Amino acid sequence: MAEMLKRGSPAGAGRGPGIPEDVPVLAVDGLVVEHRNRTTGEVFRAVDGVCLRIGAGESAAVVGESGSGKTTLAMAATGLGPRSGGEIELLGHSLDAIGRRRLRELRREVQIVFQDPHGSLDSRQSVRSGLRELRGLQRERTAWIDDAGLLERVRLSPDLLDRYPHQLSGGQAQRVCIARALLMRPRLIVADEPTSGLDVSVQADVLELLREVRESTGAAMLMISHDLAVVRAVCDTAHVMRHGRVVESGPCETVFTSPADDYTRELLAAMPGGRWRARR
Ligand SMILES: Nc1ncnc2c1ncn2[C@@H]1O[C@H](COP(=O)(O)OP(=O)(O)OP(=O)(O)O)[C@@H](O)[C@H]1O
Repeated sequence: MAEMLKRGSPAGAGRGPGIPEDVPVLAVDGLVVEHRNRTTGEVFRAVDGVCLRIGAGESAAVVGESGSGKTTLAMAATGLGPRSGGEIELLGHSLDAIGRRRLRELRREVQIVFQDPHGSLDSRQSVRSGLRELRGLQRERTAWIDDAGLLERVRLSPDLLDRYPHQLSGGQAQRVCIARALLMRPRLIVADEPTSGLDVSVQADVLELLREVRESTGAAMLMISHDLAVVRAVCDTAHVMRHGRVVESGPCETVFTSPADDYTRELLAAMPGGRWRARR
């Protein structure tokens, strides 16, 4: 499968021209996102001074319980969500120092795979017409592969091209979402709980696909998950988030086997079956 993915690799994916190897795909410094309650005027910090670096080809996870700020962080860090403070560099470009046009171009380097694949797809469009629309927005960028080849890359039959989202299973729909992301040749794939809406039986396949897509294209990945098993299967590094702050960061092996923070230990202990017992 990895070979199949490598064939017809998206030219220009990975580092791309003019971007040195040592420039992080994403560098976030002191990121703050605040929400103001319109009724009380109270300010709530969903993200509170987070620093994060994702290198070329790296697969990083943000883990933490529901409401800890993972999605808010990912959206703000990639320039797709609001930011109240801090600095962000995407592929070496400060988001504060570039114009709107460059910002639009840079945003195309980031593709997001969401938790609910059916919610991400337009119910009125067949797979083929959805792809046609994407291609219309970015002709040159998407010309590297045809629709049938693209579907093959995510292990779907081209027969599905004329189906509508409601005619796809959850796993198939998520593969279509991954195909749509892949088509845009991103340098960074943000995967927000990409398997938690899927049947257990297809979760592993979708994760494996994401891993293969990442490896074959050289794209970096920012995975958001509350499921440490998922993170450990796919990611190199983990950032543990609690109440808007990153309380621990490091290689997955270290974070999951020798956690330095009490909260990480709690997360590990709460895992079903206590699969990874933390060393104390
Ligand atoms: N637009 C908003 N206005 C006010 N509060 C918000 C807004 N968006 C998010 N929040 C709050 O910010 C906090 C972080 O939310 P976020 O969705 O980033 O957490 P999460 O870790 O991704 O959670 P989950 O795993 O449940 O998606 C939550 O308390 C949420 O209620």
